[in-house]
Amino acid sequence: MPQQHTEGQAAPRAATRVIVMGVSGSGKSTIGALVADAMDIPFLDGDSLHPMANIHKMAAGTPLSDEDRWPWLEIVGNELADTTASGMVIACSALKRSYRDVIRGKAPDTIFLHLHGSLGVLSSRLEGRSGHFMPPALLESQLATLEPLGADERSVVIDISAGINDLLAEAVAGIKRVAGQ
Ligand SMILES: Nc1ncnc2c1ncn2[C@@H]1O[C@H](COP(=O)(O)OP(=O)(O)O)[C@@H](O)[C@H]1O
Ligand SMILES: O=C(O)[C@H](O)[C@@H](O)[C@H](O)[C@H](O)COP(=O)(O)O
Repeated sequence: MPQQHTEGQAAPRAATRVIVMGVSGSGKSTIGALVADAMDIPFLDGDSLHPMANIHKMAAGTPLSDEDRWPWLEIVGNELADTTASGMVIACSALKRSYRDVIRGKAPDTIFLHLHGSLGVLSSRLEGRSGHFMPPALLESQLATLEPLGADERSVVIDISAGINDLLAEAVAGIKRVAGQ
C-alpha cells in the first residue's frame, strides 16, 4: 500500500547520490569527503574499489583501458545504488560518458559533480601531493580520455582554481539545486 502523507508532514527526501568526477589531482578525494560531511551522508573513495591489478598498473605508469575500468565502474554503481543511508558521495574519475552510463545503469538519479581544472593547476596539485600511487605523468592521458558532461546529464561543474572552502560551498549549493532541495 502506498505511503500516505498528511498535510504538514514532510515527505521523505530521496537519497542524494553523487559522483565527484574528474582527472587525477582535481580534488575528488578532498572535496568529495568535505561535501559528504557537509551533507551528512557517507563518503567512499573510488580508489579503494579498484581491483589491485588496476592499482599496480597505474602505479607502474600505464593508463587503464576500458576493459580495466568496466568491472570497477560496476562496483562503484552498485555501491551508490545499494546505499541505505540518505545518500552517498563517491570519488570516481568517471572520465567518459560511457563510464557514467554504467553508473547511471545502476543508479539512474546520480548527480555528477565535475571538478574542472587547467593543465597548469592540475599539474601543480599533483606535484604537491605525496604518498599516492598515481604518477603525475598519467595526467596527460587522463585529460585525453576525459569527455565533458553533456547538457542532458544531471550535473554540476566547478572550476578548481578556487580555495577549498569556496569550492565546498559551490559544490553543495549546486548539488542541492540539481537535487531540487
Ligand atoms: N581547492 C584546492 N586548493 C588547493 N589544493 C587542493 C585543492 N583541492 C585539492 N587540493 C590538493 O590537491 C591534491 C590533489 O587532490 P586530491 O583530492 O588527491 O585529488 P584526486 O582525488 O582528484 O586525485 C591534494 O594534495 C589536495 O590536498
Ligand atoms: O580511471 C582511471 O584511470 C582511474 O580511476 C583514475 O582516473 C583515478 O583517478 C585513479 O584512481 C587515480 O587516483 P586519483 O584520481 O586519486 O589520483
